Amino acid sequence: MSSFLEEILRVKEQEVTALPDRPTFERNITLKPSLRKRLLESDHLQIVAEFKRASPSKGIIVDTLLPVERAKRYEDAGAAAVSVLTDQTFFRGSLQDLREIAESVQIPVLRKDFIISEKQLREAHAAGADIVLLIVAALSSERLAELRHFAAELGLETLIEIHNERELETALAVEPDILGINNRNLHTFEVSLQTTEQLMTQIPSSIPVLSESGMATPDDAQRVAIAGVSGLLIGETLMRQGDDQLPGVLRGFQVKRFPLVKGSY
Ligand SMILES: O=P(O)(O)OC[C@@H](O)[C@@H](O)c1c[nH]c2ccccc12
Repeated sequence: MSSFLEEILRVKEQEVTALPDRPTFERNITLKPSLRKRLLESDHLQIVAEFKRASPSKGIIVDTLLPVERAKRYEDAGAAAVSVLTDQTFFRGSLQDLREIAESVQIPVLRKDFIISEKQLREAHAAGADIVLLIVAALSSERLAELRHFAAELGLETLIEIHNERELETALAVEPDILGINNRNLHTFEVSLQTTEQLMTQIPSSIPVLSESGMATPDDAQRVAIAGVSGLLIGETLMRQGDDQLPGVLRGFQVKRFPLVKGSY
């Protein structure tokens, strides 16, 4: 039986074949501040807040929010970056969402998709992304290295996503700007914060790490903060908050980092 990830990648291959070699539009915004730098320097967990209407594991999460409005609220509430799901088939996102958001906020924007081709990186750059996700489980180590280097040539930071020790080794070999530990297994959709706790023991402290998926309460943040991460990538929990609750909820996740970075006492 094929996994969810394999199914998504099959569809993605077809979509990418249909893409033009070069995007038909041009980047019209300047580069935003570096998320990597913010993660390295901060003494509290930094939040990457995701715009996510739906997912294959949850179905529709919310389909009434407007991307620009919500992204501005994330920014006002203190998010360090906005992650925008651009996959249409499985997540009901679009590159247009990303373009509009990138034009409206000052914080960096992450293109969240299943990137397998240079075409998608050129497109991400043209649409205004500052950071791109590369998923180790979706790529051979050769393709990962090629895409990582092409992203750097375009001036894009890379968030390299892993889920186990074997993937961690592959990721470290390409010197990620930021490592993402996905607590969700993309083959089965099971979520466990233990994934972050276990992998953090193997990661050099010089690399900024985001713990991704399944963050529901400040206790979850505290747990992965103790494991040593620099930030969190949160989708569903933030998407489900009303405008009034959002700032308080987001603040609740910004717990102190461990070990406390120098000068934060
Ligand atoms: O909604 P959550 O459980 O907070 O998860 C957000 C984010 O981590 C998740 O959307 C994600 C992590 N890695 C991915 C790769 C592809 C698509 C989606 C993802």
